[in-house]
Amino acid sequence: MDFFKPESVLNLQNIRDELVKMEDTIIFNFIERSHFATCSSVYERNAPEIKLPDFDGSFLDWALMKMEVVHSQLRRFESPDETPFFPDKILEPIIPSLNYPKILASYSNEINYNDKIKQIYIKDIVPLLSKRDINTWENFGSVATRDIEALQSLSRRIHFGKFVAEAKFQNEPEKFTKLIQDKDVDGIVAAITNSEVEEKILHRLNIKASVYGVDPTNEKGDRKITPEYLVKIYEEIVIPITKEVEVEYLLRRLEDS
Ligand SMILES: C=C(O[C@@H]1C=C(C(=O)O)C=C[C@H]1O)C(=O)O
Repeated sequence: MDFFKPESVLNLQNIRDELVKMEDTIIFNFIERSHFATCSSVYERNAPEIKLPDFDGSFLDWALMKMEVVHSQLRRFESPDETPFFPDKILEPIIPSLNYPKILASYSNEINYNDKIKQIYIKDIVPLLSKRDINTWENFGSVATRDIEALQSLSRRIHFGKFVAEAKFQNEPEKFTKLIQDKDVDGIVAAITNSEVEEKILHRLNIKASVYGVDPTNEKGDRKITPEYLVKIYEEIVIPITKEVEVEYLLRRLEDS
């Protein structure tokens, strides 16, 4: 997939292959997070034990915002597949623009599910990854950096739904135009859903978690990640939100004729 070649990006098989690669990144980011306790203070707004300079929010929000500001100056958010958690805070790159060709509809940057992703990650995913529900103040920095990696990989995967939606629209423009004109949300959901692909993803994730999460020399067979939890995260969170992105993108698609 080459973002300078739109036809390579809007090839549905290329997109699916890219989503498969992202599974490995997400799994290993989850494994890295699993080494630490839940550390709820990292997510607490203005936690008393963490003094943040001129910032009203959590330690994670502060760290993520600061990281995004630097990454934006390195041109990260020029890339069509990157979506910031703090779009109002990012800066212009300090290196020349790459002027990527237009691939998605003009409104695509307005589709941003990162607040929802972050809330669900904190509330539902961290408790499934972490083995100890306590605060270990010496790990706050490590926890925040692991969370940033995990959130950025989840965000990229979920917002890839925009490329999926554009590819499906271009493959069947008449079908989707009718559904969009009729505001037939259920029809759009049915049209974008491929249960066979979803089942293959969940089956593969179960196997990957069983292999990646185990040290073959560990005689006790300790697992770094619980396969059932990884499947649950994808089945109940990642895939449904990806489809929400697809539907929201498609409902507005006729704005960009
Ligand atoms: C991503 C696609 O669209 C939908 C979402 C999927 C997902 O999030 O994994 C998988 C299949 C589809 O139901 C696709 O068709 O590949």
